[in-house]
Amino acid sequence: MSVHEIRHPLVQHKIGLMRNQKMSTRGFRLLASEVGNLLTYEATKDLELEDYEQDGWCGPTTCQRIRGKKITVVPILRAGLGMLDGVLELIPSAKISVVGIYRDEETLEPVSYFDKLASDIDQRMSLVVDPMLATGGSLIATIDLLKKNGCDTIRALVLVAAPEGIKKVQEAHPDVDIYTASIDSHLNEQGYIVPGLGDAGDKIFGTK
Ligand SMILES: O=P(O)(O)OC[C@H]1O[C@H](OP(=O)(O)OP(=O)(O)O)[C@H](O)[C@@H]1O
Ligand SMILES: O=c1cc[nH]c(=O)[nH]1
Ligand SMILES: [Mg+2]
Repeated sequence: MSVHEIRHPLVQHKIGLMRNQKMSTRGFRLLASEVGNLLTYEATKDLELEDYEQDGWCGPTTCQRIRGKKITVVPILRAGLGMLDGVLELIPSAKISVVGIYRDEETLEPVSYFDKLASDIDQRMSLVVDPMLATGGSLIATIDLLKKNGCDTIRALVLVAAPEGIKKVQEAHPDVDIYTASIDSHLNEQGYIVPGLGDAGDKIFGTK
């Protein structure tokens, strides 16, 4: 597995804005979608292409299109929904496989409460989206579910990742690549990423 920290200036600028404690709900939501969009661009840059012929304005023209597996986007509820629009802007015909997981505040263990996966998920590449990779529990539980349903090509897009969570995901699922805007310093005693973004779900939904 490899971890890709996207150091592109637009990504770094936007993630910096998201860290401002005074950022509005509207602004945070917009930025989560925009960084999701830029991470999608990076995470799809090695997709295979094939040549095909079509009639262009001056006659037959050789063009290229994406070949191979189609994509399903997998937002982890709730906060993953904040990245979804940005991802779909680039992959508008992707199917969406929704996974509902929250992290128990005391134990930090993932609690699953919903899932509705694309029926042909075993034929697709999954792009899992969630702003935060903290202990890694939620992402590991999601990947476990996807693999149980036959999906064998999985990439994860997270806005911010903690080194502790990356290590756990790497150990559990060495075949899964992670794309992130920032590998942050560490987790605090409550399992929050430092410096992080705070509670991404609450910021996106305006619930605090
Ligand atoms: O890596 P972990 O330690 O599992 O933590 C990360 C998870 O925590 C947050 O979700 P949360 O439980 O706050 O749910 P929400 O999106 O509904 O707010 C976040 O969006 C991740 O899903
Ligand atoms: O820092 C963190 C960790 C888990 N969930 C969040 O929303 N933020
Ligand atoms: Mg939350």
